[in-house]
Amino acid sequence: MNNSLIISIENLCKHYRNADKNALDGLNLTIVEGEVFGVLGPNGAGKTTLFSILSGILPLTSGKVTIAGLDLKTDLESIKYKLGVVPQEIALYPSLSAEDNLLYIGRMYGMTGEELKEKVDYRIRQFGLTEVKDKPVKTYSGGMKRRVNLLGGILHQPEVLILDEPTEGMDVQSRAVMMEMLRKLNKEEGMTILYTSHYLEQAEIFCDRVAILNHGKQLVVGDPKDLIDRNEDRSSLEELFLELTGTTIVGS
Ligand SMILES: Nc1ncnc2c1ncn2[C@@H]1O[C@H](COP(=O)(O)OP(=O)(O)OP(=O)(O)O)[C@@H](O)[C@H]1O
Repeated sequence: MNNSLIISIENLCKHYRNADKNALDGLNLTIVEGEVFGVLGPNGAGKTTLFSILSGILPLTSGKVTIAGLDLKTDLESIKYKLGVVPQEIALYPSLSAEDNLLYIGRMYGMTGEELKEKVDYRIRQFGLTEVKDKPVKTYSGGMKRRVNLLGGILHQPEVLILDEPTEGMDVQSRAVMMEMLRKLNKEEGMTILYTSHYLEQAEIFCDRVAILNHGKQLVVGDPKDLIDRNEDRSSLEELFLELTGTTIVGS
C-alpha cells in the first residue's frame, strides 16, 4: 500500500426529495491506494447512499468527490473504467453460463476478441470455476453465483472495487471463499477495496481502516485495532460500534 489518494470525499451531502433530513450530512473521507476501507453503520446510516453516489447511480446534493483524480460530477464516464461495482443482487443472466455472462460483461467494457477470452479464462481458473464454467448460472449454488458476480465487477481490472455486503446471507464456508478472493485481489493485484458489511468481526480483520457512520455523519475513522485500543476496557469493533451508535448491528 502506498500513500496516494484514490478517493477523496469532501463535505458530501445527500438530500432525498421529501426527506426531512440529509441521508449524508457533511461526510469527509480519504481513501488511499491499495487500502481496504470498511464503511460501517446501523440501518439507515447512509452506507448504500454513499456507495450509490460513488458508483454514479445517484447524484450528490453538495460537496466534492474525486476518484483517481477525476471529479465525480464531470468525469463520470472515465471513472466508470476505474471502478468495479459489485452489487449484492446477482447481476447475471441465469440461463447463460459463467463464461458467457463474463464475455457479455467484458464487451460492455469495450473488451473484445482474444484479449477478452483470455481475461475471462484467467479469472475463471483463478477463482476455481473451471468445472462449472459452461453450465447455466441458474444451476450454481448461491455462493458460486456471488463469485461469478464478483468476477463481473473486476474483469476490466478496476483500480477500486466497491462492494455492498459481499457476504450477506452466505454460509460460513462461502463467506470464507469470498473473503479469500477479495484478499487476493487486494494483496496480489493492489486493488483498493471499499466495502460495507454487517459482519463486524470480519471487518475488524479485513479492513486497514473503517469509518463508522450514523445518521449520515462519520462518528469515527481509523485502523480498527487502534480505535479499539483507545479504551482499554474495549476488546472488539462490535463493542466500539455499540458505544458509538447505541445499537448492535442488524444482521450479524
Ligand atoms: N430513495 C430514498 N428516498 C428517501 N429517503 C431515502 C431513500 N433511500 C434511502 N433513504 C433514507 O436515507 C437514509 C440512509 O439510507 P441508506 O439506505 O443509505 O442507509 P444504509 O446505511 O445503507 O442502511 P441499510 O444498512 O439498512 O442498508 C435513511 O434515512 C433512509 O431512510
